[in-house]
Amino acid sequence: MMKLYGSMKSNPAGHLEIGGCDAVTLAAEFGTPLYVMDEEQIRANCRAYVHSFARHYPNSEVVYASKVFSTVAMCRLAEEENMGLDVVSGGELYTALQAGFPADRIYFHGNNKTAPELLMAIDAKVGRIVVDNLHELELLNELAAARKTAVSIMLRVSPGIDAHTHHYIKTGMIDSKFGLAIANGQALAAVRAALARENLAVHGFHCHIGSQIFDLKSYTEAAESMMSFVREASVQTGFIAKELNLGGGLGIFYTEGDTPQPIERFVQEIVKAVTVAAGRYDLPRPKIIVEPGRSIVGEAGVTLYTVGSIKEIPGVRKYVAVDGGMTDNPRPALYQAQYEAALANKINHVSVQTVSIAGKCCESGDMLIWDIELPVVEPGDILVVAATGAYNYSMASNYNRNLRPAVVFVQNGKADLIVRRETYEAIIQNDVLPERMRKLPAQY
Ligand SMILES: Cc1ncc(COP(=O)(O)O)c(C=O)c1O
Ligand SMILES: N[C@@H](CCCC[NH3+])C(=O)O
Repeated sequence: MMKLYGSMKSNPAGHLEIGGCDAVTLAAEFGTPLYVMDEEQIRANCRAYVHSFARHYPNSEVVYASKVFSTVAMCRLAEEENMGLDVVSGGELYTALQAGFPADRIYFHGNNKTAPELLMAIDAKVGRIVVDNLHELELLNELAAARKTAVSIMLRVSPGIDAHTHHYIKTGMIDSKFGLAIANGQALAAVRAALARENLAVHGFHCHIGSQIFDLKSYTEAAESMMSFVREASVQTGFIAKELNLGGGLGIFYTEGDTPQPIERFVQEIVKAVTVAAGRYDLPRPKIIVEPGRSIVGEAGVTLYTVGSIKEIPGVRKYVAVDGGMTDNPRPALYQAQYEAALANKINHVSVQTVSIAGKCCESGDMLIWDIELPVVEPGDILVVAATGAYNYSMASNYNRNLRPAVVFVQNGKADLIVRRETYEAIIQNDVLPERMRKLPAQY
């Protein structure tokens, strides 16, 4: 049985309803595959973070990690919910600026920001550039000097925490492409370097230990490790960090066995850890910043597909193919991620069989779900995959020249298109046919 999240329920027609909208009607109106996002649920998650911090630790900022799902409408929503915004590329920064997101609430991350991206951020006057390594530190200082300005930075530090999650989405260990390790002295060297550079103003430290984390102890350990580093830096250099960014990573429910922790508990846990450590080291309590992504939008999104071919291999397996796949959701192929699904047009029917959901790409590995219990499935049924709001649209590709799906926000029985379905014209719009290959009318 697929878990029904937020506003999801079965309606009198026996269809799945989300945000007051009939999922089968949405599929007919906007086509499939279709990403459907429950706007009220997204806002409720934003408010859970913002309000918990307001209660427990007002000197704080909740920053939405836009890599998870970046569109103009989503940036606007984050702004309306009084959040900051984390961007990791020129493209995400451009999206935020086009959405009118206040630049001073933008944090710019990344382990290899290019010079043009850094210049774009300097010129836009983003609030903080989170410097990841010594190369970037020097490059940024030069670029800021060329622009005759000083930029506000944080240093990304690797606290050496091994969060219990998939290897590919761990980020806080020493052996990581991200950040400056505390353990080998690189982090401290970066503090000294930053303090010595004229065009950099350092405000504090950042860490991010990984994603899809259920064990809040990992955060306690990270907060302790970071506060101990704040102390070390203050003793060694006299610099006292005023800002501590503990990243994102709170896990969500995808399938049975996932045990997400309430946002309020996450907030209480890190507030306690930072407060205790500040007392122990006799340091002022820094501003706490967190950067949730998945836990803001993940459970609020579903993907609707239309069932096409059904292939039964007697005694082996039944493949049910849908009109999307790894192009709109690469997570099963990349991380063996698991999802729950149901038939949106038969939401109350009982399950009678075990099937596997295949995508339409030319890859045997293009499987969305292995071995799921479903009712009788027929071509034309609308399959709904739950909890696809995070890292689906943002990681979608054009492999096989498939079109990236449309995205709708639903609320109060209304659906607003926030991303149009890609078009074949858009897919070839950047293709160039060299003169010597032209036979056809020169339309490229
Ligand atoms: C620096 C940074 N901040 C925030 C996030 C958001 O993480 P999550 O979506 O798990 O909350 C990530 C991604 O893992 C990240 O790399
Ligand atoms: N894309 C990953 C998470 C990456 C985390 C980025 N720092 C996922 O879907 O789980």
